[in-house]
Amino acid sequence: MTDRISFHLDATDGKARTGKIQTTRGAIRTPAFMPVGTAATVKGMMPESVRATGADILLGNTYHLMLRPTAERIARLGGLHGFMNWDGPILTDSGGFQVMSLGALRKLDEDGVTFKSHIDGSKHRLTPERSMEIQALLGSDIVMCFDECPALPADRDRIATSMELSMRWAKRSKTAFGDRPGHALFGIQQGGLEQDLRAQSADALRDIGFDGYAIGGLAVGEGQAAMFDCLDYAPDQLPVDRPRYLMGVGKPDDIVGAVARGVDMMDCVLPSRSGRTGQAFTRRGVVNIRNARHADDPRPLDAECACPACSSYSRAYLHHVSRSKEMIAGMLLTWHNLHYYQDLMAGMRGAIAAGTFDAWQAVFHARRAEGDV
Ligand SMILES: CNc1nc2cc(C(=O)NN)ccc2[nH]1
Ligand SMILES: [Zn+2]
Repeated sequence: MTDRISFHLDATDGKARTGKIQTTRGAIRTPAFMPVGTAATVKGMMPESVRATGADILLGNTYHLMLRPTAERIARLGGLHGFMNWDGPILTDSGGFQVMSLGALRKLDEDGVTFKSHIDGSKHRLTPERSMEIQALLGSDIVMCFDECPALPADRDRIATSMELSMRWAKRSKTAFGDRPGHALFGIQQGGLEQDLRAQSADALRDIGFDGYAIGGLAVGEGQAAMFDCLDYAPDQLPVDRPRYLMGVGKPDDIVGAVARGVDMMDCVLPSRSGRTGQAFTRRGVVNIRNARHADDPRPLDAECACPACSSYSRAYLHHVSRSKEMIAGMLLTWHNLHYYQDLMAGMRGAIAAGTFDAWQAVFHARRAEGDV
């Protein structure tokens, strides 16, 4: 057990790194993928099933939980871990990104954001201080600074102004967070696709001092090539001895490319959300199980996968229950996707530790066919 968050690098291979983040609720093996538990649940999954996929840490969304059931109610009930029956580490985002993507009638000013709930239209306000209070009420192990993530495309001036505001909010977040042994606060780098603005942001965050550093403002429509161009320099702008967390990423090949560029943590709704729509990620590429071609196929989704969907069910069955919109379809496909994502992370951790990451990447890419497999 430890009363501080700490990060230990075990090995590197090129720019890729593998290590562990020690938290009071257990270790996080990096590179790590965090399933998204938006409204205190990873949709379609029991917590013990999420654990069985190999996940060490979950992500919770401040925006959703502050609206329903509210952070105060979760605090009165003992905090998010007990509430959702997850005893491992939880990272919560600050609400900043989702207010801008989900909130209605938003009004942004120097102090914070006022918005209306997308659920019932009620009026709410988020500031760095309120975001820290909410994440503390939830009992989050890793807290994210409250920042602004500008929608792309945006001109350089807009991105610079937004980044500078986010750096002022990062300072206020750190002040409001205070000194909370056993809890971590991560800063978030902004600056769009501008290398100099990202450097300014990284330097500002380093001067304030954080337990970890996120790369924000990506996966917002720029495309994989532009994201990788940014990741060719952004991780190296951040302190080498702290975790680097790329927010909102991504498809399997996005994740592999990000790890190859030095990213340690990622989160994305894709594996769970697409599982509910019948899209499965496999070692050979994407399977859209609702496609008629799978109706009579007795094979598993992925013959090399040990998850319940691949161990006990045929593509024909998954096709049937997905087409029929049976609950078990979303459950099994989500379980498979999250299991596959964790297998990817475990494979990369092992390859980096063995110094064979280049060969691992070559096999990863060689096996992926285009289109529905
Ligand atoms: C799905 N793409 C995606 N990009 C994100 C960026 C941020 C961010 O910059 N927060 N401050 C957060 C979540 C994101 N999700
Ligand atoms: Zn599977």
